Amino acid sequence: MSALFPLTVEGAKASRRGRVLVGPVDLTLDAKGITVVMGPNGSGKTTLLKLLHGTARLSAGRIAWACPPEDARPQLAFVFQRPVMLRRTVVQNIAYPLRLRGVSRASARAQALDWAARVGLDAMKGRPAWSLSGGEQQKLALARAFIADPRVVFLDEPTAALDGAATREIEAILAAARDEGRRLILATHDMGQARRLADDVVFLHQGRVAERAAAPNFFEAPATDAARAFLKGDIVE
Ligand SMILES: Nc1ncnc2c1ncn2[C@@H]1O[C@H](COP(=O)(O)OP(=O)(O)OP(=O)(O)O)[C@@H](O)[C@H]1O
Repeated sequence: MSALFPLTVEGAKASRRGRVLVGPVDLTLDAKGITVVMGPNGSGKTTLLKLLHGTARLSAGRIAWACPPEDARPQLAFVFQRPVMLRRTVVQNIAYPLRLRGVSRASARAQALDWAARVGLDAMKGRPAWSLSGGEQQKLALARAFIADPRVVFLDEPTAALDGAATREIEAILAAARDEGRRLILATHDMGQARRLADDVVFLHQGRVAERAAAPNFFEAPATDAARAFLKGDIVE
């Protein structure tokens, strides 16, 4: 497997119909840990994640892994805020990425059952995925992202529809993934979650990186007025 990191972002910009949504952004991401992307609604978190993942069109600048993009792509996974469910059962949905990669039906199913249990969907494994609640669909999406053993996982508000107990379970899975060497890049509104999980923070404001810091520095001594206000819970536009 080729080395993915560092990920280098230089002058990256996403514009749509003449309006800049994100950028220009300069950023370097190293191989380890959980980067939490924070910022007010509309500050560009989702767009930045999609740019890094390669699913949003870059209007200017450059985003480069240490290896060719075709080597990087199979090692990346994305957990969307509103996951798309296939018209199949929970287990078949979770197994799907393995089936795409040519894993046998029996082996894919066994691994999917294991992941269903890990995310707390054991009791629902045979149900049609569309019949799950929003929170349950988020758990399914997480299992479906992790099952293919990705090196890097982008997560957009992965626990937004979950209650406290489920959030705790999912955060434990994310922390374990980090501890086994996976690289996570996570957008969240949940300040508690950011404090619990972040190794470093990218704070976006109006489409630009207003601050990038190790988590303790960001939370204890934010350098910008916007970040200070955001952390205090003030309204930041
Ligand atoms: N495809 C698109 N076309 C036009 N505008 C878009 C598109 N996608 C996003 N935007 C706009 O870009 C800005 C950034 O959106 P983005 O979803 O990245 O922000 P966010 O920080 O993730 O917001 P939230 O916290 O509300 O999820 C917003 O003003 C949004 O309306």
